[in-house]
Amino acid sequence: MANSAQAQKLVYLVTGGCGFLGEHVVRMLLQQEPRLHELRIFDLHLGPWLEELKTGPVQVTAIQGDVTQAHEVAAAMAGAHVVIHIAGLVDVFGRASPKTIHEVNVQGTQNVIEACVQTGTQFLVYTSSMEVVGPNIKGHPFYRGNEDTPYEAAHKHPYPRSKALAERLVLEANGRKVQGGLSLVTCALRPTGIYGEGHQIMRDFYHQGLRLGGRLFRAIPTSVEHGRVYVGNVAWMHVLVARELEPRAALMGGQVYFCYDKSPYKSYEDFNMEFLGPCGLRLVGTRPLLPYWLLVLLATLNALLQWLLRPLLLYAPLLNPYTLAVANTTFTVSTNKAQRHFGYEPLFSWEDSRTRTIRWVQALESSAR
Ligand SMILES: NC(=O)c1ccc[n+]([C@@H]2O[C@H](COP(=O)([O-])OP(=O)(O)OC[C@H]3O[C@@H](n4cnc5c(N)ncnc54)[C@H](O)[C@@H]3O)[C@@H](O)[C@H]2O)c1
Ligand SMILES: C[C@@H](CO)CCC[C@@H](C)[C@H]1CC[C@H]2[C@@H]3[C@H](O)C=C4C[C@@H](O)CC[C@]4(C)[C@H]3CC[C@]12C
Repeated sequence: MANSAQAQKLVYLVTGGCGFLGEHVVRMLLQQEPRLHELRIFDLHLGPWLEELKTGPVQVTAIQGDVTQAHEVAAAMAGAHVVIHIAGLVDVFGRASPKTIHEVNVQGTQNVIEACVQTGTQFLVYTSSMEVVGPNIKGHPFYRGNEDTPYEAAHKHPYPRSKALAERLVLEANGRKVQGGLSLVTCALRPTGIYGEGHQIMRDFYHQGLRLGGRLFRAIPTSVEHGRVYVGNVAWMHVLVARELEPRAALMGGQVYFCYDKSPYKSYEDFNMEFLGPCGLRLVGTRPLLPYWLLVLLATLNALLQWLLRPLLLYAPLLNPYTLAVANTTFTVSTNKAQRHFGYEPLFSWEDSRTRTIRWVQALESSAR
């Protein structure tokens, strides 16, 4: 992005651009980045909705590819100014093997870094996760913490372990010389639990509620706070970081930022009810209906069944010892680092985020009929 003629004609590459967050980032870039000339969307599975984007003023290039294949990543990146690396295997349910999770999340990220170096792409934004910090399996609360809050991050599960390793690779790559002699500038964004239009787990809870006659049953105490952030604000943070990495390289290079907005602090289930409630579901119980020890037993049983059935079929329910521990441990963020470093303010208020998400759930309802 060295000279001013080029500066008005930027080429961005978004990996994982067809996923839940990726689609929002792609659409946000097209709306909010006037200097964009070409937007490359690299994903294992391309969405049909990409077609509608191809008629606009920005050249939209869809690239079906796999981040674990170094040559595919390098070919997609050639000539790009900025890469937003979102692609990842998000699996806390035991659907994929630990080896596959590592290959996609860690090796895939290493391939992205090497491709930057090889092709001279100077700016890399990585979508990390709150899970690189916690919650840890000891159940230590992280209450309104920030990027500097000390916390015992002990990663046993393949997903958080892979995100932590990948984040470290990205941060360590900051300052590496890329083709042409300039220095790579990297940073990592750590969303808490993202919600909004397209959120698969919200869809799962909604359908589960419908199957149970419009009811969901409380399993988590109301006192356990779980950090959530609206997908539109996470996307906006990506767009801003990608834009500001060049002018603020010295400040932002090698930094991590939690993604935050004005979403209220609540338990995972109470928060979901902000959307599912207006769509006709009810959360039964003011306290968990089952004692915690019984939930632990059920979660362990699910893990055992998954292991026993693996040769025959994939059994991957929402409840397992890891998801239970995450849902049952307070993990909330309170920080203004993104505001201080690159002027971030949420683009969507809580009311907007809520309304948009409710409308999306309502649309699921009508399409289910
Ligand atoms: N959903 C959340 O709550 C959340 C929270 C924090 C961080 N994140 C991170 O955000 C990123 C996106 O998450 P998401 O919820 O949108 O997930 P998602 O599964 O909807 O999107 C991931 C995308 O990556 C693509 N992908 C997977 N493997 C690939 C490969 N080998 N090569 C190329 N593309 C590949 C998928 O096809 C998909 O389109 C992930 O890196 C995840 O770790 C998500
Ligand atoms: C015990 C159940 C009773 O209703 C509730 C289980 C809920 C869990 C399935 C989810 C609770 C917390 C979620 C995770 C969290 O929001 C943050 C995440 C980080 C991100 O990088 C990937 C997704 C996730 C791990 C998310 C997954 C689902 C939960 C464990």
